[in-house]
Amino acid sequence: EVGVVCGSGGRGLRCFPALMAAEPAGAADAGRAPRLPPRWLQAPLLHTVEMHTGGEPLRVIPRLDAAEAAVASSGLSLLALRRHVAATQDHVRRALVHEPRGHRGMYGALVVRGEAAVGDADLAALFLHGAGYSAMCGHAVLALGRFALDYGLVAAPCCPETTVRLRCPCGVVTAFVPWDGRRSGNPVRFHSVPAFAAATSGARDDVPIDVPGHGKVVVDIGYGGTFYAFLSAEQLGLDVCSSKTRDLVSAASAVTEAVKKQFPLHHPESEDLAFLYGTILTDGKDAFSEEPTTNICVFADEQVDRCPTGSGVTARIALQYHKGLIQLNQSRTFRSSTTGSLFTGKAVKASAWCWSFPLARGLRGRCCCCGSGEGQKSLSVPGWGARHPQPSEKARVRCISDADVDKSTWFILCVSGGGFLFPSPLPQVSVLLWDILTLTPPQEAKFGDYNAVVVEVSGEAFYTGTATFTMEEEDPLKYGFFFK
Ligand SMILES: O=C(O)[C@H]1NCC[C@@H]1O
Repeated sequence: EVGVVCGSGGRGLRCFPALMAAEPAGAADAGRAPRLPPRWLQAPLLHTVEMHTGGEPLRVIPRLDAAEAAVASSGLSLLALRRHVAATQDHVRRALVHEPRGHRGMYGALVVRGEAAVGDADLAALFLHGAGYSAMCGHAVLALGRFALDYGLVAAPCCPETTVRLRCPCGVVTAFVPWDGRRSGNPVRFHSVPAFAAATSGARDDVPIDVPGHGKVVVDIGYGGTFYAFLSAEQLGLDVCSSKTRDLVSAASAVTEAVKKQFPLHHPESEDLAFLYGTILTDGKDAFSEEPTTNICVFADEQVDRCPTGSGVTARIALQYHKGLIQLNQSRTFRSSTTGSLFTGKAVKASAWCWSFPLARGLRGRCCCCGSGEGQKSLSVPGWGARHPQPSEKARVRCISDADVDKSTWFILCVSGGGFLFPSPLPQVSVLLWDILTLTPPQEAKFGDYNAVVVEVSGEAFYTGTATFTMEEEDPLKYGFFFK
């Protein structure tokens, strides 16, 4: 029922249980490599690549037949696939993330192939944790950037750095990975989906939260591919550097529960993304400094991140930028209080933009012209003619993710009842519109009602090995157990 998966030598290799039983892995050098034990032949044989980023584990599942089949037959989007895998393949997550094969801090990434899921990215991935499936995971993106190169998922890698586009449930994230022609290296950087402040303390829209057992606290809520609540540990009578992890975890979890009840979240693109993933307790050092700021992220069901949390750094940078505490391209260093590992983060640019105009008569819906938000040049677009849209014709301006931008190859420009349909590289369209509308390239852009920025996060990811897992039919715990 579970596809047999195997990543090997740069390409996915399908291994069949019966074959594996006849010739177990390691048979060639049986003196040195352990043979697979006798097992239930119908059991899935699960091959993984083991990595960590700043101490946070990543168990990479290079392929899963059932997920690929669902993508191939139904053309599911990644968010839809996430729901499908949760409903039909959850035993794979439990088997690999929970004990005895995993542990309370285990994290996984399921690499998904197939045109519908991957689109024009290099790979797609679902993120797995102890309690379910996330929308974004920065530490996994840093590790998967390396994995994609070393396992041959990028068609034409270039030296000294290769751009790897990863489709995540929250959208496409771009990783920049050192590549020497033979193997990937560190540090890896990634550019997030648009990140924004959903609520900030110290502003008129202060969010006071009543946390049972702790009283009233004030939180920031930020989005970095997923939502987090942020507050200084001090507000809970704790110190993020010296308090016991168990105390930090229970306080952070109480905040998560309280915020979930008291602050409804909204995501401009999908309600599937409107959930609070966890709470990040900080040392309160949000004002710019060359010194690292320390935090601990408690996410999902009381799971503790060992690294500084890539998506959390993304959200925290967006909050700091939004509050005017840091400037564009000003780097901050973030330290995990659990391992001392470091990530850096900075706001690098405005998000992509999209100008939408009412469609011409006879066409339905809206049309939009999208751009990346960088630079201004004069360009001519065939068929544009002399009729340019006036700023007053702008129906709405919203920020969209790179994913949306890159999906469209055709753009319809509609002006005062007329329209042009042409294929065009996006930056050209956006530049042209800037010229026409005399808009200044923004440093932040609207994403729904939010001002958003693109954040760059940098960190180091390493391989720790590979593993092959199996199970016995009569094992009552064959699909793992969640240790509470
Ligand atoms: O780095 C991150 O974004 C993740 N690490 C575990 C929890 C988050 O998904």
